[in-house]
Amino acid sequence: MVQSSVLGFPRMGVLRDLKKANEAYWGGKLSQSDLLAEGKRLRLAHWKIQKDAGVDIIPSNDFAHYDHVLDHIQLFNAAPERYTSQKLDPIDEYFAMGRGHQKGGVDVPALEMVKWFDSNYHYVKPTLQDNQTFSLAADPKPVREFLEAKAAGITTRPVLVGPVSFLALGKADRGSTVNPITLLSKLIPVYVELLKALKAAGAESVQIDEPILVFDLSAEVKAAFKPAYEALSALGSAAPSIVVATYFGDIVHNFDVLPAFAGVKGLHVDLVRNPEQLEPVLKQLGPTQILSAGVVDGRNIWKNNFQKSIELIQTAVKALGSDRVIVATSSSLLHTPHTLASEKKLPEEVHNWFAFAVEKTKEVVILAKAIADAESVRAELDANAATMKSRAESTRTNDPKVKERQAQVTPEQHDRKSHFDTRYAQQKEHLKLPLFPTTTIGSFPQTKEIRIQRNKFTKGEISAEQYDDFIKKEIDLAIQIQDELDLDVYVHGEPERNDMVQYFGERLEGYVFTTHAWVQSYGSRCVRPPIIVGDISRPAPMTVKESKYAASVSKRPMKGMLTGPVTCLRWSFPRVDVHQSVQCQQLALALRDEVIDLEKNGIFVIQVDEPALREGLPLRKGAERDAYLKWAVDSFKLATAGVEDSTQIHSHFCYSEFQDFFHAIAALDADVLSIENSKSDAKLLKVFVDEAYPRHIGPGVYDIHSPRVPAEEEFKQRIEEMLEFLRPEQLWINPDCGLKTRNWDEVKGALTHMVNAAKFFRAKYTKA
Ligand SMILES: Nc1nc2c(c(=O)[nH]1)N[C@@H](CNc1ccc(C(=O)N[C@@H](CCC(=O)N[C@@H](CCC(=O)N[C@@H](CCC(=O)O)C(=O)O)C(=O)O)C(=O)O)cc1)CN2
Ligand code: MET
Ligand SMILES: [Zn+2]
Repeated sequence: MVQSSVLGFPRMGVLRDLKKANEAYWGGKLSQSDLLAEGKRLRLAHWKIQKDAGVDIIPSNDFAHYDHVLDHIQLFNAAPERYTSQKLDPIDEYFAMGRGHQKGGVDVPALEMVKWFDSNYHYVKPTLQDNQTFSLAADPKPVREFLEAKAAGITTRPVLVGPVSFLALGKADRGSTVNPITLLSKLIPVYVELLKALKAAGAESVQIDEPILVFDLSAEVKAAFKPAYEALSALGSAAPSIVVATYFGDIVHNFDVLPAFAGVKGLHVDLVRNPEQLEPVLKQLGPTQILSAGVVDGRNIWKNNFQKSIELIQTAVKALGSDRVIVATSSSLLHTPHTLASEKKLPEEVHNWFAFAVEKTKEVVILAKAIADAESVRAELDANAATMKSRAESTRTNDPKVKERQAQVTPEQHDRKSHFDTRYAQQKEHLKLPLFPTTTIGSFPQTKEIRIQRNKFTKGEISAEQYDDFIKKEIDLAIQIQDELDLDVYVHGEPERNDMVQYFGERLEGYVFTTHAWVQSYGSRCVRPPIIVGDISRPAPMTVKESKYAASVSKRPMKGMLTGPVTCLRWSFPRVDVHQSVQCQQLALALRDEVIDLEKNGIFVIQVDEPALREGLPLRKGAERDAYLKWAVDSFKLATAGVEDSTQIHSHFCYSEFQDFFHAIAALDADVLSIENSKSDAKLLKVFVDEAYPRHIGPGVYDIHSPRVPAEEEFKQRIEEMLEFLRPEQLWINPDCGLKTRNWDEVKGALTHMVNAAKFFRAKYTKA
């Protein structure tokens, strides 16, 4: 019989319970035992949902209080000494690595956090030493949680991050030069011990995730799979059987690695992303190995197309027989919101198109039943077919006016009127900025008060007029503070925005948005991605009111603030019925109108943020990546090129790895770029010299993720370092990113020092 399986379940709970518990604990408002009890309650609730749905293979150890990779750092006793030497309770040491710790005389920064593949989830990077050792933590979490489920009468399949991925996703600590993969032989004995302990606890099977198999791998990393999996398979009946899971791409280009898995029970592949890998993968499996077919999308919220999935599963069943096929989610459901049942405000037609995590667990069960006996789920299959038809034919989906406009887009619309030199001459004249202009990235603190007022407005407890007045007062405050700080280019502070993507989604046709559909982005921070259901257009200006008001009360140039088309696309749930390039161009056209409207209303500096441009880059080199770069860059240019030469276009990127991506950023032709840089070596800026980058740049001068206020001297040093690579007339002075997660004291302190440092260099270079 075909079995059903879920690779991982979201952790936050129906009402972001985990976020609230974690934050209460960090704020000293919840005890440690209550925090741990809340984690336990959530795990049980999530197992029960899956059990009640009839899922055959339910995951455990997919839960994490902060991040699952961080869990493994602690599980392998691989926390750097600067944390272990603090002798904190395990959970406090864990949070110290995740978010830093500044309490009771302890002051350690967090470990580095980076994007999880091409998603908007962030994981904590294993940070390894030259003399790194590994051992199994006492009371290992995977065993503990397996037993916890067992005690509740639920048999689970523990999930582990695999040894090769764990190392390959890590890095050498500062001061070390170790190549992480060379540590494999030290790590494998710990996996051996862990697998034995899981077996002793009663686990019959484990899921070991090796998602790096979807990347282009170095020979060294590829070679690591064989010793690793031979050692683990050699345990035979002393260990649970192993299913190796891959997701977010295909593994065909890494087939030469597959002999390493000869001794494992089976393989999981993502057939949502890459259905074409099914046939070649089937040919590679050994005579008794099973295939876990990932057909229910773990990255999006659309109802599964049962007909398509059944075709795929039947192909597998024909080749392997039904006992060797598992119907599964494509990846963990971590990237989907908890349940559609919480959404009371979606139009009925649209509500019926979606499946969130809870609903997806039911989908894998129905699919498994459909293969065994279609008649047993006839009603579900018919309802699904009707839904697919309704969506394809919906007027919500297709807007002929949008299509017509797209057909009329010309190549010329992608280019500014003149070359940068001409533009800059006019901007200089028009904006009259000093040398080393200072600015910020857009948002100012989203205070508790702002969130409370917005919540009241959303619930109808205050009127639109009252809310508008409140927002105006917040803008007034932001401007007054920027006056005091003596910044050169102002921002309005984004107090009216819940999130930089959700806000635009709520103002565009073609989108729907949710009330409870939160998805974890990192730690306790969540986002509520808006959902693209149809062709996108802009019914009315989206930001003009706030920017115009801000400009009217400001004595310096006001920078308009928009989220770029690629970031709007990437941080939404996109449609699956048309190519992303088409959706992105629709967003670009809507933003183009907004940019032009801002200019018409007296906003002559406009920043279009594209922090997700890099994240969208296909994971492997090749044609798909080239095509992405073309349409992504074109979308940005289409959005921004409609203005006069004298209007200055800025863009912002917050990730440090811009070197491999330099050409795309340069191709945007933005007049000014602000890039996150404060945590990286200023040497990275060398690429701007090597490539003779002609336009202006503001590499972030301080880390906004930390509450720390750097001294004026630190700013000066940082700027001095930047001047080794950038021309003085090219350099802007700004923070790494927006300041929404900080408080006003921190912001005022840091920006005072930043402005003073800029003034120091201004004086120095003006005299010279
Ligand atoms: N979409 C997106 N992705 C991104 C980023 C980003 O800014 N946006 N930044 C990078 C890092 N990721 C981040 C993700 C989330 C947050 C963040 O601050 N999220 C907030 C929620 C922001 C939000 O949507 N706020 C809403 C809802 C606020 C809220 O919780 N309201 C309460 C009620 C009010 C109260 O009592 O506080 C409720 O609904 O229950 C608003 O302000 O309106 C959080 O988790 O706390 C920050 C960075 C990369 N990816
Ligand atoms: N303008 C946005 C802000 O300042 C850019 C954030 S990039 C994640 O918050
Ligand atoms: Zn940013």
